[in-house]
Amino acid sequence: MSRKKAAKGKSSASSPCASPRRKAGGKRGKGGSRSEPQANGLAHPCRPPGLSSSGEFYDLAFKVMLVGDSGVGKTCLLVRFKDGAFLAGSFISTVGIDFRNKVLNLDGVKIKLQIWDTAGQERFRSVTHAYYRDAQALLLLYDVTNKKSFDNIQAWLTEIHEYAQQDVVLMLLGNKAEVTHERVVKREEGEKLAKVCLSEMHTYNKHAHKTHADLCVQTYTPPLANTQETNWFAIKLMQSKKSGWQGYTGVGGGMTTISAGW
Ligand SMILES: Nc1nc2c(ncn2[C@@H]2O[C@H](COP(=O)(O)OP(=O)(O)OP(=O)(O)O)[C@@H](O)[C@H]2O)c(=O)[nH]1
Repeated sequence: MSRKKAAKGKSSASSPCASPRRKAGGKRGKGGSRSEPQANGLAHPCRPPGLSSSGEFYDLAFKVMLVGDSGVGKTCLLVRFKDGAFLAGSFISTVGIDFRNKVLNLDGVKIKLQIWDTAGQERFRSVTHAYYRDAQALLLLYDVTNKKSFDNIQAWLTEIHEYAQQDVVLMLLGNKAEVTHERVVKREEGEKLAKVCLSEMHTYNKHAHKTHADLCVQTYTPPLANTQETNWFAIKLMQSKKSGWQGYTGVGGGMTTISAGW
């Protein structure tokens, strides 16, 4: 599969602004410039309306990053979010970083989510560090069939504390939950960890009321309608940025979400 190859290699520059992919995804500026929405504007929810790469106008824009160990399913999640398709089968590890845009319509408000897919492999860590600072939300993934990916969440949290914005919205996702016969991380363990994440983010975050960590148990049961869950995520972002986190528990579009509470 060619899904992760060329673009990632190219966009492995140490600065997010140096990525040629940003030109393709950039909306207003010339590629690579600091003034591009990806570098600055997306990190600001009050940014004036803009035009997405597909020519769609949007009112608000958010930058989201997918992080977690190699193989937990970050790219699959992104592809499914963007195209509604699940990439089963062969696994090609991401090289560097890549992004995709999607504009959602929420009660008449057009929200552009720019989702960055990072390489989980250790050797690309220095590349991805540079991207944390502009992200408004982080989706931290582990694989419920891989205990190590779960154990490593703590190390990811340390990294997040070091490089992300203090008021970043954090979400913990236990992925591959449909592979029940291979599950080694119990749902309860995930919930417990989500609470740890939350309390750690509270310690770290001076705007603790805006911080959120919760557990999403992902079930890839094709065909997937992903409208609900993506809308749900955008609502979370809006809530957290506008008025502090409201908390949410629900099920939608193949994803079960459990708010950790605070
Ligand atoms: N059963 C199942 N397999 C999945 C799921 N998500 C991803 N996979 C498989 O897991 C493997 C790794 O998925 P990727 O999305 O490439 O993993 P990644 O986290 O992007 O990995 P890196 O690019 O190395 O960081 C692939 O073979 C996928 O088909 C899922 O929800 N269920």
